[in-house]
Amino acid sequence: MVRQEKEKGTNLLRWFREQHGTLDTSSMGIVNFLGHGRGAIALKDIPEDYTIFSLPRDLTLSTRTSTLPTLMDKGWKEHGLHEGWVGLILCMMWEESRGPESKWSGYLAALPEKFDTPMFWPEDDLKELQGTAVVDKIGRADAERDYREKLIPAVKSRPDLFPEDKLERYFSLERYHLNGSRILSRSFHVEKWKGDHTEDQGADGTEDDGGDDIGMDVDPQEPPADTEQGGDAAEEVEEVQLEDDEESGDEDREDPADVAMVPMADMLNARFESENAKLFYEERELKMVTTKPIKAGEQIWNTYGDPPNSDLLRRYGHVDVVPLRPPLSGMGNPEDVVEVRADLVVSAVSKKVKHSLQERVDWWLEEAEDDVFILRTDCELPEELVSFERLLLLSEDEWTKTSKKSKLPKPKVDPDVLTVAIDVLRARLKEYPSSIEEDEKLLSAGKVESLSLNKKHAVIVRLGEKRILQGTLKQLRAQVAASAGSTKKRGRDEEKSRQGKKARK
Ligand SMILES: C[S@@+](CC[C@H](N)C(=O)[O-])C[C@H]1O[C@@H](n2cnc3c(N)ncnc32)[C@H](O)[C@@H]1O
Repeated sequence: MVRQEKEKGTNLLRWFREQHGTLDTSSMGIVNFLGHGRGAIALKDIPEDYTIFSLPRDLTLSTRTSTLPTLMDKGWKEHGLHEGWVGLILCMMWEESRGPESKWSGYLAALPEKFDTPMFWPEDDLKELQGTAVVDKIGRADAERDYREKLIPAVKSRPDLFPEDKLERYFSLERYHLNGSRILSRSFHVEKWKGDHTEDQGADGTEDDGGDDIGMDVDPQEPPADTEQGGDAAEEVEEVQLEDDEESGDEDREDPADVAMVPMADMLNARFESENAKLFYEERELKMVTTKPIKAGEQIWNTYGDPPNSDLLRRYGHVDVVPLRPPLSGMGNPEDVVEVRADLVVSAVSKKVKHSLQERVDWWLEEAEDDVFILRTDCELPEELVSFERLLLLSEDEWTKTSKKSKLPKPKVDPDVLTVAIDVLRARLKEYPSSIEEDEKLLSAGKVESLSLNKKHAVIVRLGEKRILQGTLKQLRAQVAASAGSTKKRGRDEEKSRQGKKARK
């Protein structure tokens, strides 16, 4: 197995050079890192701002560079292949089916054939993720609908491009999911060079729309004026990634033609805040450039935008476990989040008030558009959640005034807000199948070794989320105690002053 992987790596390097990629083999090697699969290693000290490898833009594999969309002509759009990821998946399947005739044969042969992502988990393992932000986002059903309704009819319509004897091997549902996962875990966002207006407009001659924003981002080295720039780009990608669902691509955020497989760049692993290299684009080529000095023997890390473990697991099949920052302690992912649905808040408030909440909820959805609140490892109550609670708690008179103003209530915390928030978070904790203590036990030395990789990942994801809930609850209870303390003190002060006044009389 290890020898096979090594061979794959050597073949990839050879192919890369044959296709006019340049790689400084005295600086970077590809090796297996325990638990990370293959990755890039510095073979000598590398200074900052050093180009480790570069590749021509046409070596990236996308619906812009594959000839399939042009060959399919009008059929490309007629079958809806210009929207979402299905077009790129089909290009990858088709290129693979062409064997050595495909320009990317050496690259495709080096891609993984197996994934540890929940998309491929058995039902029993998926149950372990109950309550986490993973479950509803796997998107298997949507992906399979695209396969049945777009890809299969497209393939059947062109036996000249997709011969019958290749269908089972290269165009099966299994290969479809595999290629979808390759895109999910390895693709980059590569925009057209905006300065060059002579480039193709894509198969149909128009700008495409639709598709998920995915993958790692590429920074323009010398950004044209109208191109979004910078080291923050990965963060932007991450935000929209929270809602994507694999392969279906119906969230219409980025031009699907910008989604590209980038040979060699996708050999780099990533770990929380460890980035020391990043991909930049220029007019004709993409370059992997160091962003820090790297010592010989160290891993060369890209960034995947430091997503929470729920997203890391769903997209890449691994999790980050590093020291947490106060108020949390122990190990986990500092970028973890917990999603709290608005209906939990509605249900908690409805136990405390008599007025109807439906009109307020509808108004909120119209004005704020947020029906999920995000808690982070700082364990602060999100302002939107506070504002939503206050809206639901308003008296009828206050609500009448607020509804006319089209202005959300100020996120001011008061004792009622605190008690509702506590009820909400306690209800949220109950959505997981196990307690914090049980999970900690499962991950303890002596026990963790007997967990399967899937189960271990599931426990790490759900425990990370539960710790945020627990930490936030702790802060809320401290605030309740402090406000009760200050109310008592105020009461005592008022009593004293009353008695003082009486004595003076
Ligand atoms: C862009 S590829 C990197 C190359 C990949 N390791 C390979 O062998 O081809 C992303 C995949 O690498 C693995 N990976 C990346 N960073 C990792 C990490 N910090 N821990 C474990 N696996 C990691 C995951 O399997 C992920 O889906």
